[in-house]
Amino acid sequence: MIRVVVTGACGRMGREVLKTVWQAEDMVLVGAVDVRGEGQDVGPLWGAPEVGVTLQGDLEKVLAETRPDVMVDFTTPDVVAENIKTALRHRVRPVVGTTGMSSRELEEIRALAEELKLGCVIAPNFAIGAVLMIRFAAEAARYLPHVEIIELHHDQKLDAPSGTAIKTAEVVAAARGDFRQGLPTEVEKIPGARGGSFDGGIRIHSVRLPGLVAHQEVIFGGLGQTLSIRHDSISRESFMPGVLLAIRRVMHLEGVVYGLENLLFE
Ligand SMILES: NC(=O)C1=CN([C@@H]2O[C@H](COP(=O)(O)OP(=O)(O)OC[C@H]3O[C@@H](n4cnc5c(N)ncnc54)[C@H](O)[C@@H]3O)[C@@H](O)[C@H]2O)C=CC1
Ligand SMILES: O=C(O)C1=N[C@H](C(=O)O)C[C@H](O)C1
Repeated sequence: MIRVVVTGACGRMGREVLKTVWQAEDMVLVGAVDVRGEGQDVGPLWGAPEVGVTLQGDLEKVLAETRPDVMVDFTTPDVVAENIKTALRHRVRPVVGTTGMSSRELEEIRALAEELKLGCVIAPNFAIGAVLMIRFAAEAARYLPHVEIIELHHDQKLDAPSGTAIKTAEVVAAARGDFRQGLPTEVEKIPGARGGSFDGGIRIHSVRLPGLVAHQEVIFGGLGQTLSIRHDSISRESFMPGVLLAIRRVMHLEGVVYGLENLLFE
C-alpha cells in the first residue's frame, strides 16, 4: 500500500485528491494538511461520513508522525517550494500540481531530489487531454509557427498565466527554433491588450471568469488558414487519473520529472 499525505487538502483540488486517494485500492490516506479547517475530519470535505483522518496545519509534524511514502501538493505558489523541500528532507516523495513556482525554486528542488536520490513529479497539468494538446501544439508549430495562446480559468486562480500555458509556450518555442513573430511597431492602446509576451513573441492571454474550470486554446495562423487546438477540463475529476499515475510511478523514480508527458510517452 502507498501511504499518502495531501497538502492543500481543503482546496478545490485537495478535496478531489483526498476522495481519489481514499478510493484507490493500493493507497492509504494517512494525513491531510491545510492552513484552514484544522481539527476536522476530512470525510465531509468530499461529502463522505467521517473517515478517521484529521486535518492538521503543521506539515513537519504530520510527516514525522505518519511516515508517508508520497505527499501530494495542491497549495499555493508562495508555499509549494518549501513544502516540497520539507517532504524530501523527510524522505517523502512529492507529487506536485501547484503552479507558479519560479525556475530558481525548481532548480533547487531538482538538486535536492538528486542529492537525496528521491523521486518527485511536478506537473503543471495532470489531465491527459491537456498533455496531448501540448504535444499536438509542438507538432503544429513546426509547420505553422505563428501562434498565440488563450488560457481561461475560474476567477479564484492566483497565478497568471497558467502553468499549462507557460509549458505550452516553452514546448512551442523549442519546436520553432529561432523563429520570431510580432510587429515591432505595434502600439497597445490599453496596456496589456496584446497579452504577455513569451520567447520569440508568443503571446499568452489569460481570461478569469466565474463558471470556468480550466481551458486553453492554442491558435496557429498560416497563409489563408488558422488551426485551433483546444482543451477543456470541465471538472476537476479530469486531473485524477494523472495524479494516481504519478503517485504510483514516483515510488520508482530518482530525481525530478517535470511534466506528466514524461510518464505517459516514455
Ligand atoms: N497540475 C494540475 O493539473 C492542476 C494544478 N492546479 C494548481 O493547484 C493549485 C491549487 O489549486 P486549487 O485547489 O484550485 O486552489 P485552492 O485555493 O482551492 O486550494 C489551495 C489550498 O492550499 C491551502 N494552503 C495554503 N497554504 C498552505 C500551506 N502552507 N500548507 C497547506 N495548505 C496550504 C489553502 O488553504 C487552500 O485550501 C494551484 O496552483 C493551481 O494552479 C489546479 C488544478 C490542476
Ligand atoms: O488553477 C487551476 O485551476 C489550474 N491550474 C493549472 C495551471 O496553472 O495550468 C492546471 C489547470 O489549468 C488548472
